[in-house]
Amino acid sequence: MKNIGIIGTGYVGLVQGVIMAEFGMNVICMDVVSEKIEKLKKGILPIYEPGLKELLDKNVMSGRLKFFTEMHETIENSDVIFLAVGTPPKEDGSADLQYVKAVAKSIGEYMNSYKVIVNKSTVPVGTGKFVRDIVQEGLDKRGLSIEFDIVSNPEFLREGKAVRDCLTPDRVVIGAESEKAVEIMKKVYDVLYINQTPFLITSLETAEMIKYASNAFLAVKISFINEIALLADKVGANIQEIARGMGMDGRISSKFLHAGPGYGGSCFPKDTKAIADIAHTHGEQMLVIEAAIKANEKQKQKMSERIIYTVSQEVPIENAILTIWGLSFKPETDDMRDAPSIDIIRALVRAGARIRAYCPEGMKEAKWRLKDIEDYIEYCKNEYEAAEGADAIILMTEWHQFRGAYLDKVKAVMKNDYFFDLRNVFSKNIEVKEMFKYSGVGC
Ligand SMILES: NC(=O)C1=CN([C@@H]2O[C@H](COP(=O)(O)OP(=O)(O)OC[C@H]3O[C@@H](n4cnc5c(N)ncnc54)[C@H](O)[C@@H]3O)[C@@H](O)[C@H]2O)C=CC1
Ligand SMILES: O=C(O)[C@H]1O[C@H](OP(=O)(O)OP(=O)(O)OC[C@H]2O[C@@H](n3ccc(=O)[nH]c3=O)[C@H](O)[C@@H]2O)[C@H](O)[C@@H](O)[C@@H]1O
Repeated sequence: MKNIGIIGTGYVGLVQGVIMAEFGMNVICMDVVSEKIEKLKKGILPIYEPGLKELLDKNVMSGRLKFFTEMHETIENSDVIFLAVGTPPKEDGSADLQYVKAVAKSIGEYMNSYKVIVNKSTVPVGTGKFVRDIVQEGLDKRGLSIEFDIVSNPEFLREGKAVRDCLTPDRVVIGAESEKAVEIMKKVYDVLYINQTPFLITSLETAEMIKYASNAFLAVKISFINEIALLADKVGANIQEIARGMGMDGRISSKFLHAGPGYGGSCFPKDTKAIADIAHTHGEQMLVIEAAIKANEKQKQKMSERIIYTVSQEVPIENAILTIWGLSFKPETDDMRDAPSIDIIRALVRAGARIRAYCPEGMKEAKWRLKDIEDYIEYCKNEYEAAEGADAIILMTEWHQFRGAYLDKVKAVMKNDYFFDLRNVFSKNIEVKEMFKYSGVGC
């Protein structure tokens, strides 16, 4: 059995660590943030991810999953080391590789035997080789000659569905330079390999590009349908039926054709900018991806402009109270990184409105991300309290809880009756359309 070390215990590292232990590996999850590791040692999850807690408890109990803060012990005790640290965007959109670099340096300092060093973080093309050079430099300084391999194994999990995505991925991509490393990776993912999950073996560079190209393509698909939704609104067509009709063509597929307030999250915004930056450094321009980035910004702006314009017909916006249902960038996560709610709330507050907000999991993070405008936002204990005295409900994130809300109870506590359904959750609900002054996105 292989011993796995996962460096970086965030959304990706933690879920992968738990799943690899579930697959029968001995796993050490390591992080520099000791509070996170201390919590995990007590069985407390630092993130909200459905289905993770049960598997965490089970694998900690079995002794297959351990949590460390010590880098050298993690490196020394692992045959395969996964890098799952963040690669956040820098000011210019390029990926910040400082955490990857720091880990590579530590591996060079502490490596004691053959290791497979696997990059799970989303990184620009060439990072695999960059990591190899740093590790080699560390070994040279120590006067050691130890063999190692570098692998790129990008991650495709979605937050909120991460456990399922890691247990049953659509594919496993392995970018490697040696047959030995490929065979070891197949053993690491033995359970998936036996279950006939498609494996794609490529070069390091190709694997690194597959990740960016996949995220960029999905982002383009969303920006495309959002633009069509804006036009559908103008011409009186229905975006949901348009998407359905398009999706019936197997070449297009109905997935990722849900119009909304613009894509958010820790990856699409950052990875689209990063691939555009990679192209620039290689003298190319990603025209389609750059257009998708611009369209996404425009989409968020259009949403806030529409809300401000519509509500102003009845109440001066400086006197308006606007309710936000859902703050996280998508349901079933507490992640607020680049959530469209942030830009939209900021625009509404800039226009003079006051906000009452409720989100099942996103409020803790929203409070610090929106700290500078905290005087204009009241965080509420549920969707009903958030609706009290409001002129409009803005359904920002499609949590199931909102689908099941008693809307007569909601309407009873509101001052006005605007309902902006930015996820088209109620677009086919005639009752809702009769109760409220309803508007969806493209329908
Ligand atoms: N969040 C997601 O849904 C997905 C993320 N990715 C990629 O995976 C990577 C990680 O993303 P997340 O897990 O979301 O980030 P995250 O920010 O949740 O986790 C990163 C972790 O690395 C730790 N860390 C930083 N420097 C360290 C060091 N020197 N040693 C040990 N730990 C260190 C941080 O404390 C943090 O806990 C990124 O490149 C991201 O683009 C890929 C697929 C899905
Ligand atoms: O690299 C990553 O981090 C991950 O990024 C996305 O996963 P995630 O960001 O968790 O969430 P998605 O479900 O893809 O949604 C991203 C954003 O697009 C929006 N979206 C998605 C689909 C759609 O049809 N319409 C739409 O507006 C969501 O509301 C959300 O704001 C990808 O789907 C994952 O495959 C990838 O691993």
